[in-house]
Amino acid sequence: MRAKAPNKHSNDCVKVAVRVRPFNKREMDAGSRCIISMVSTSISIQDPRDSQNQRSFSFDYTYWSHSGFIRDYSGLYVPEELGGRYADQDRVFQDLGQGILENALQGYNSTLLAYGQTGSGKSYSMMGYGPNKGLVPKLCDRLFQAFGETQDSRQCQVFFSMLEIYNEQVVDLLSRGSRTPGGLRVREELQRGFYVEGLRKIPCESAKQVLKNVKRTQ
Ligand SMILES: Nc1ncnc2c1ncn2[C@@H]1O[C@H](COP(=O)(O)OP(=O)(O)OP(=O)(O)O)[C@@H](O)[C@H]1O
Repeated sequence: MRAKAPNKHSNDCVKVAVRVRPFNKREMDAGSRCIISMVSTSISIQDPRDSQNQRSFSFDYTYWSHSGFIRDYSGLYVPEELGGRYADQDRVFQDLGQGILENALQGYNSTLLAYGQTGSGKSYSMMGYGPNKGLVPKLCDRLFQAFGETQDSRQCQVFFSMLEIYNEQVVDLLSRGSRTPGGLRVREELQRGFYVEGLRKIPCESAKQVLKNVKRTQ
């Protein structure tokens, strides 16, 4: 990975963020209690059986997406009150995606890496679901929008790959051969070129352009 261009979004080469997702149905049905607390860029994890046992960790960014949100008329998850602490997809993009976009437009390589156990919210943050578009589609939308708006006659090439590492196996999520749930979903979203927004299907130009214009980085 090349060093990033210096700008306000990329003083360091690597940014590390943590995001706390809402409870799923199983966790709610089980009456689970959230053991994560967040103050500024630190999180603490409390041992539920031992009040003295607490571990704290610091990150470049912390996102509280566990509570304090509503689903608006278009299906978007947004903070339930103005200035609320819920971190929505836009907020994550502003912090993590915008810098990558600016670097990519200057010709620098960038990598996004999501790490976490099954169901922890990797796909939600990277790809998103329905109208809650994640980092990758937002980045693609804005990248190709910027190309469309550029006045100069230079040609741009985009190199793009999506890989999943699962059980120490590397899977190419864009390959027709990949059969993992992640691969199938990414390909389905990109190849049909649609994101389902509410009840309507809206063509997602970025997805089509990715497939047409992208040169794979292998
Ligand atoms: N920030 C969030 N806000 C609202 N819902 C979320 C958020 N993050 C995750 N979810 C929901 O939690 C569920 C699990 O998330 P997701 O599918 O992204 O997990 P994952 O880490 O990609 O899992 P796997 O490794 O099994 O593919 C999904 O139903 C998703 O909609």
